[in-house]
Amino acid sequence: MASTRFFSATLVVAPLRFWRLLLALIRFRFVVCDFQVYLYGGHVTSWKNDHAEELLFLSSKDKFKQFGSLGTLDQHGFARNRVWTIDDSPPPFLTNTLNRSFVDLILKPSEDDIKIWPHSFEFRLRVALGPGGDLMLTSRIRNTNIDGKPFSFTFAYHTYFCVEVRVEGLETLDYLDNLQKKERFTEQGDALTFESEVDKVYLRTPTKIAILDHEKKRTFVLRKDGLPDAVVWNPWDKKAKAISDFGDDEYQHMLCVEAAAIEKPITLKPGEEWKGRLELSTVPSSYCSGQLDPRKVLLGS
Ligand SMILES: O=P(O)(O)OC[C@H]1O[C@@H](O)[C@H](O)[C@@H](O)[C@@H]1O
Repeated sequence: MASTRFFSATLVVAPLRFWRLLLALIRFRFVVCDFQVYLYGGHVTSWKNDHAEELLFLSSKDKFKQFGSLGTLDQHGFARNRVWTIDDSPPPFLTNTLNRSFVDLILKPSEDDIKIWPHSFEFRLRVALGPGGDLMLTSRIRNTNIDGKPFSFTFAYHTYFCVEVRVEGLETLDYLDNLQKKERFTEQGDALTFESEVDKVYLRTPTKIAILDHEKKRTFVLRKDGLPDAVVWNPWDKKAKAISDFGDDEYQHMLCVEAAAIEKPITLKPGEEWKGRLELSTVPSSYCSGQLDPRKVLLGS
């Protein structure tokens, strides 16, 4: 069976004029940090710290639409373009849910969905806020086919961060360059900095990746589980202008880093479930000889 870019439970750009498209909005507050989730696409459209600063990038032009397609499926699958529902009784999580605010969403295929992807599934997404303001995303995908057939998929959390950046933790790794026919290269240098369009799938990445924001002296720390790869994407100036739902200059203030499972698609037999977890937190960046010091981020707990 061909693998698909089917599931893309996401943190994606969302419109400011959301009220028109909004089918439901859930807002959670925990201490003074909060997040927002839309039932449309299961999108997390806001994550704020205890200073009420927005940590996710949100394009002012986004229309909740995609700009590409792959075969009969949307470029990143259809899950992001469907209305999810609240899951009132999700199967238990092994992780401790004390001291957390969370919401559980579920997506099941409609008859029309089955026409374009002939499989039955349950896709559960828990979005949780930890006591320290960390944002945790847990996806669980179960094959509920009754015809005995397995299915395969690739997966990515499309997390857009509000940053002026440098990325630590991916240097020296192999990656597939989407801008060069998915050819495989090895990253050089001691960190990633950006001066042009980038669209790379880093392979077998560490469970922890740091995104350093020079401007705000803040570091995002991504911790992931079940998601071996990491996509790094910035459209830069020319592509930004060509994307209808992206502001011309917004590429300067964002970076999309996606915890993903792409190189090796996940295959589930009927009854089997896959889990992919992403935890986002921020820490103050530290300086060492004028450089942001990745060791304090990556080697810290
Ligand atoms: O805006 P989206 O749909 O989240 O996609 C952004 C980028 O996501 C990456 O995964 C792709 O490799 C890029 O090609 C793509 O442009």
